[in-house]
Formats: sequence, C-alpha cells, structure tokens
Amino acid sequence: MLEARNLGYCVGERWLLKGVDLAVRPGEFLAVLGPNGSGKTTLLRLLAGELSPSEGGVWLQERALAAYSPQDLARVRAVLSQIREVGFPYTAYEVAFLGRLPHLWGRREREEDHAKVQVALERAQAGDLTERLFPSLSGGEAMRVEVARLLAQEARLFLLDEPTNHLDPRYALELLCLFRALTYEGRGVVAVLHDLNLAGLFADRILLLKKGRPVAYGPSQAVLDPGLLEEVYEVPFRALGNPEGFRFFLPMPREVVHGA
Ligand SMILES: Nc1ncnc2c1ncn2[C@@H]1O[C@H](COP(=O)(O)OP(=O)(O)OP(=O)(O)O)[C@@H](O)[C@H]1O
Repeated sequence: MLEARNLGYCVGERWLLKGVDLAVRPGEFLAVLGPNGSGKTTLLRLLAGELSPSEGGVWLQERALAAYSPQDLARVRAVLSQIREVGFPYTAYEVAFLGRLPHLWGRREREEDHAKVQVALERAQAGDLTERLFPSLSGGEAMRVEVARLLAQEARLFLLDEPTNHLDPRYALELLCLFRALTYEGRGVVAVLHDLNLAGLFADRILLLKKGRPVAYGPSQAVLDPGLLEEVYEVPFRALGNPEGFRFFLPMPREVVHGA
C-alpha cells in the first residue's frame, strides 16, 4: 500500500531525515517513535506528499507519490497534522465536511455526503459538537472533529501526527481502537506517537528514529527493548510484565534506577 525507499530530506547542509525504508501493507498499523526533533513529522509530511524528498521516494498503491494529482492523493490518503488552525469560524460540522471535498470535484454535494459526515462525527464521538464553532472547542474536542473529517474522507491510508495529543486516557484509547478497527477493513495507518505503551498495544510495527536516522524497524515488541530505548531517549526504562508476552515501559529517573 505504502512504501518508502532510501527516503531523505535535506535543508541546506542538514539532513533532517536520511536512509528511511519502510512498507505498510493493507491492514497494518505502523507507529513512528523517536525523541523530539528526531524527524517524525518530517517523515510523515514526506509520506503525505506535503514535502518532496531530497533523495529516495515514496510509492502509494504502487504508484510514485509524485505522479498523483492533489485530488487523487486526497482520495487515497488522509492526514491528521499537528497544526489545527482554521482561518474562519467554521462550525465543527463544516470542518468535518471538508473531508468530503476530495469527492466533490466535478459534482455537487449530495444527501449521501451529509449522511457520511454525520456517521463520521458519531464514530469519532463528536456528534454532540456539530453546531459548535471550531475555534471554541477544547483541544480534545477539536481532535475528535478532525478525526471525523478524516473518516468522512474515506481514505485507504491514514497518516496521523500525534493523534493522542490533547486526549485524556479514555479518548486516547478509544481513538486508537477506532483506527485499529479501520485496519481490519484493510486500511493502513501510520501514526507518530510519543506514548511507547500505546504504540506497543496498537501497532504491528514500530519505526524508531534518532537524529533523523532509523535506529530500529520491526515488530513492536521486538523494537521496544529497554536497552535500545535508553540509547535512543537517553533515559533509563524499566520494563514491566511478561518478558515472553506484552511488556510496558516506564521511563525512570537515573537516581531511582541506580539508587540515590
Ligand atoms: N523547514 C525546516 N528548516 C530547518 N529545520 C527544520 C525544518 N523543519 C524541521 N526542521 C528541524 O528538523 C528536525 C526534525 O523536525 P521534526 O518536526 O520532523 O521532528 P519531530 O520528531 O516530529 O519532533 P517533535 O517530537 O518535537 O514533534 C528538528 O530539529 C526541526 O527543528
């Protein structure tokens, strides 16, 4: 569904990202992890076609990303970015309706478009927000409306930049359950996450970045190794749970790990 080969992005003399290879198959959930400034958003923007690679390339459904028109691209992949500003006081419903725009080229909106937006708002637990002005929503409410916009877009691939940002534990879990459920319909998900444990719970695979370079890429529970995490995040981690099964990871102050 999605493939990146030797992907790199350079600004001036500095490589913000270099040497990334990855593949997302239909039904797969890939989490992108790494410290602040490690290149996660840059990678997501390259995968979305919002930035052009300095080297390597991206293929979506076996077609080079660069060969897509903006309309075609918007019908295949949906992007949840970190920037959540709208220039006008749109209602939440109008923001969610933006997801239908890629399907409206060359035709007028129909009743079914509104029905799809309504279903998307309910599925994103934003059905009670429809009349609210978007700028007046809390961070978590705005996120749910944005998710409704993505669902209304009916894309095959979702690219999510820190989707659990602003969400309380319940909504964070429910949001990731929702996207995991969408993978069972054969859609793909790439999500930038900071929560290692949510990544371990929901992702099939993890790509771990440090300073713009891939450090590990593989099955989630294999990548989530305390030694590797300490090397990447420069803080000790303690693993809890069953070494043969699911493990949780807690970052620890060094004094706690090594004794004060
Ligand atoms: N247009 C640009 N010009 C110069 N440097 C940039 C540009 N865009 C991003 N950077 C830098 O590239 C690095 C990677 O940025 P990026 O936003 O991809 O990191 P990130 O892993 O998503 O970080 P965070 O976890 O803090 O959101 C950062 O040091 C950032 O300051």
